[in-house]
Amino acid sequence: MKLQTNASGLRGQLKVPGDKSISHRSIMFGALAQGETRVHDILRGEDVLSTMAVFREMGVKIEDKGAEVIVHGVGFKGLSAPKNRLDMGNSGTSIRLISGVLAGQPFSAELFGDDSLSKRPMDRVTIPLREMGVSVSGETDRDLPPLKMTGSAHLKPINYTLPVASAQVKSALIFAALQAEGESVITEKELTRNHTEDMIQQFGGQISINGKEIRVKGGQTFTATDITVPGDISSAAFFLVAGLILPNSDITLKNVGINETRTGIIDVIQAMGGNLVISDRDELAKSATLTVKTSELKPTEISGDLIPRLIDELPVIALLATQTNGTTIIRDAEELKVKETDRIQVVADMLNDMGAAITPTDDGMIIRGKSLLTGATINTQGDHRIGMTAAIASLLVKAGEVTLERAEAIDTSYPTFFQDLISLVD
Ligand SMILES: O=C(O)C1=C[C@@H](OP(=O)(O)O)[C@@H](O)[C@H](O)C1
Ligand SMILES: C=C(OP(=O)(O)O)C(=O)O
Repeated sequence: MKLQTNASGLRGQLKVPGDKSISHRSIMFGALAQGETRVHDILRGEDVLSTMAVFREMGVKIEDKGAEVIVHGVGFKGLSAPKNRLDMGNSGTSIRLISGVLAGQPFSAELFGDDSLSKRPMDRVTIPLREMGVSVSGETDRDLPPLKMTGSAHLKPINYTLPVASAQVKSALIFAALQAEGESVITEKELTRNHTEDMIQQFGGQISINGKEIRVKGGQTFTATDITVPGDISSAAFFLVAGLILPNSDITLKNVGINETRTGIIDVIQAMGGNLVISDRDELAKSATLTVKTSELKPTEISGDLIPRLIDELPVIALLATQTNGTTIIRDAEELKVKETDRIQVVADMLNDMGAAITPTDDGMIIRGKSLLTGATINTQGDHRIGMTAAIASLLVKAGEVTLERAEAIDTSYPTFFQDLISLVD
């Protein structure tokens, strides 16, 4: 498709779709609880639809009523053995978290996904799950999907320090620990998104958190509840960046999730001197309204414990950095290499093809500012965040056309992205 170039500015208000991480987990906890869970404002992106399809395949009734999705919970003991292979689509969150759920189930299953997912390492979950007594194997020494696994009705608790900063691995181990015979201790490398921990409490379960150390007892039961999913800050990120770097812009994003484990992009915008106002804070729902306006931006360094708090936003933050008045450095972000694509290389190549000056490094990028962007042909390579970053970058292009190939990848996390973007064009 041809992307819009040379926009005179973006103005107006928007409510971005529901948070992807919370949407996945609301289906999972809803299925594992007793009773009916009603989920409002769920994201209907393809990744979440994959999670819904997988739980339906294991006998869970999930009704989409439009205004709400109703999950008829069956409890940890009520899942049934799937008749077909479990299709995780493009979703790392689905395959890793559901591996943890299946760890304690007394049946066998095969978990597979698309070409991109089939290249992503699953050894980060299979190694600790084997320690707990799960029988699981994948392809190559990194346990790439498809994964064949047989859970254990007598899972051993685990005491495990994560070698990578990953909410997916942490969450998989929490789901397994909830089914183990005793208490598990899981220690994080860095603090990562804590939606799983929050949701255990919302569904009436218990978890003890002390800094990076998490303790979970097995044999718990959950009670159904109502969940309202806040807007996804990872989706809002595209419009935050657009509003800051395009001339004559003023964008207000309502009801954005601002859980502190996800707000690294706000810290970066503030460090760059961007004009960002946070209002209507709802402490209970962990949401707020975010307003951005065209800004003069200065460079910053993005590294250390900030990285997990903005990991999915780094492609569009790289674009933001191309418009500052200096050199921005991103370090400690080697996890970007094992996302839907190698996001260090693919982001650098894409933006450099459009005239940016980015040097990819082993664990990040060096990004020189004040780049004038020009036309190019970009291929998402099946990565939604590459496609949306390209669409925002193209708005800055004065000369030439931008063509986006495999744009349908964007449906993974934001099926209404282009409608929302058009609604803000002056
Ligand atoms: O737990 C989650 O919902 C997610 C965790 C992150 O992955 P990692 O755990 O691999 O860092 C993130 O990139 C992904 O989009 C969603
Ligand atoms: C990395 C992502 O998702 P997942 O790991 O669930 O595929 C993402 O949404 O950017």
